[in-house]
Amino acid sequence: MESTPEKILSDILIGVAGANVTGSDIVTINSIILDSRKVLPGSLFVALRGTQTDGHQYIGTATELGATAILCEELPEKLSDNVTYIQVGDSAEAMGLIAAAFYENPSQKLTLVGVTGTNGKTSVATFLFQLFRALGYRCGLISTVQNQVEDEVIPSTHTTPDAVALNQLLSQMQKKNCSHVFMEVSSHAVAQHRIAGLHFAGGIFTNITHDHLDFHKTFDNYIKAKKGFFDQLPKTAFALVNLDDRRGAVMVQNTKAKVETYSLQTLATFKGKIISDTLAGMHMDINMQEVWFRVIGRFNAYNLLSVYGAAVLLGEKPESVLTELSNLKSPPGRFEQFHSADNIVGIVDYAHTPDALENVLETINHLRSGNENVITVVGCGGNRDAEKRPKMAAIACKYSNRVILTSDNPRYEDPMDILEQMRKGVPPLDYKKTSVIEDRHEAINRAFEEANPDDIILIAGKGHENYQEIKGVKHHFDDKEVLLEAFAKRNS
Ligand SMILES: CC(=O)N[C@H]1[C@@H](OP(=O)(O)OP(=O)(O)OC[C@H]2O[C@@H](n3ccc(=O)[nH]c3=O)[C@H](O)[C@@H]2O)O[C@H](CO)[C@@H](O)[C@@H]1O[C@H](C)C(=O)N[C@@H](C)C(=O)N[C@H](CCC(=O)O)C(=O)O
Ligand SMILES: Nc1ncnc2c1ncn2[C@@H]1O[C@H](COP(=O)(O)OP(=O)(O)OP(=O)(O)O)[C@@H](O)[C@H]1O
Ligand SMILES: N[C@H](CCC[C@H](N)C(=O)O)C(=O)O
Ligand SMILES: [Mg+2]
Repeated sequence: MESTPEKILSDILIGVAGANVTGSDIVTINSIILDSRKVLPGSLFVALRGTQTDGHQYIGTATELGATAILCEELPEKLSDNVTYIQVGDSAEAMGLIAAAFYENPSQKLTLVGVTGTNGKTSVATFLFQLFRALGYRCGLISTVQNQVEDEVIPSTHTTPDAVALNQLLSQMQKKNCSHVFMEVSSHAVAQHRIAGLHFAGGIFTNITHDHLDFHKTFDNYIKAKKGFFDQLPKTAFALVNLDDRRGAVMVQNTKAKVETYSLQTLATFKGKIISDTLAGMHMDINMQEVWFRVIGRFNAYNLLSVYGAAVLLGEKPESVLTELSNLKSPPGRFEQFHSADNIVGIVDYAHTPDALENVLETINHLRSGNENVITVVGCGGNRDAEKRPKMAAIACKYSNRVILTSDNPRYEDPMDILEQMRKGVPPLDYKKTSVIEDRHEAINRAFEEANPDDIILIAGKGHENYQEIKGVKHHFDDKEVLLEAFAKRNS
């Protein structure tokens, strides 16, 4: 366990402009806490305006539990003696700066690269982590699947943790002598200033398509959030953008960082071309060098190209980068392939947006040799962007011979309501090939019962997840496990 750091309040407030301090700033702070229920004596409690409630309501509780200081946008009516109040314009932004200072700015002592975009963040960050380890560096990873300090796995709760957890993780990585850290930067993280105060050596943009409009409300706001990451990069950093995405140029419109580009279609700093792509591997040309990859699919050609670009921009030799890259495997639940004894191909993939599903199904259709059927099992998560539901069902129908709509993580919604919304996207001509089976276990089994040798079954949406979240409880569920069970049944 890490020893608890302690800091004098005035020392961690240095970077926060315009803070109005009531009370002494020469007090000791032993932790920064965002949830009043977790406050301990000596904490600095941060009152954040959230999506469900307003942290300002809990300032009284935090004080009763012994908070030494309160960071807030609005002072409570009654101030307590012996508590210091720091009033700022934006608590979340100030918290980022304070959290970085509390952990002694670990990001400044590391080479930190952030990856943003609707799809591909986990893939790119994980490839970079694997690549740099293979090149001999000690590395850290912050991602949806898991966080990692070299071999040590730290379970992740978010794609990008809150500013306090994030700086604590970075500090742990720096203390364990990591030189490089690769992290995902979600749009929520930018909008909520989880990355405020971090020093990045580089930023990568993968792509932007439809997602998270439940949170950002409009596509414009969503674009702005992603762009916010590039706006905050320093002059010393690189900003590596996908030129084939319509919004690539917008992302770096106002960045101070050095803009570099990658593309499969046009001239760019890092230019790639797919020579061949089969279930066995992908053959590409990257900046006039031919290379074989174990990882397949056009979307992965983009991921690999951005990883190559970032590594070269970080000063690595192109030849060594390509050699190591060619050996990498996909991260868990990203186009993971399994073959049954009677040659059914099962693919578990985390496609949970219309664009990702389309990419994956296009890849599958491109790889199939002709007569085999493609059977897709897919659902949509509850309490998330509802607009993607009919779209994902329509895409599943467009590219599959058979579609089984099922439940994903219903969270607090009724799974049958979600399925009804998905069903609205099924074109009437495709009704016959589509079934709705709410129970995901049963849905996957049905796909295998119906499959013939050589058929391809795609199980989409949950990838690496080993749970199904229903009304706040995570029940064990693993697509891969169910798939392997179904294979075993066929073989017995
Ligand atoms: C929508 C969203 O981003 N929510 C995050 C947000 O919570 P919130 O704004 O809803 O918080 P709230 O419940 O309204 O509470 C407001 C404040 O009051 C505090 N509070 C609340 C109750 C109380 O008794 N005392 C108290 O102090 C809360 O701790 C909070 O600070 O701030 C919380 C603390 O940092 C996060 O845990 C929470 O993530 C939730 C669990 C979540 O599901 N987030 C997802 C959508 C998310 O962030 N996803 C992205 C990836 C998306 C992608 O690219 O695919 C991610 O980076 O993981
Ligand atoms: N570059 C890409 N472009 C489009 N789709 C992609 C790309 N890379 C991966 N995908 C698809 O998107 C899915 C999710 O990939 P990945 O986990 O890397 O994305 P992510 O951005 O980390 O997602 P999240 O927002 O959940 O963190 C994959 O399983 C695959 O279907
Ligand atoms: N980071 C994404 C993951 C979605 C995964 C999917 N299985 C779902 O539950 O919707 C989110 O939180 O929206
Ligand atoms: Mg991710």
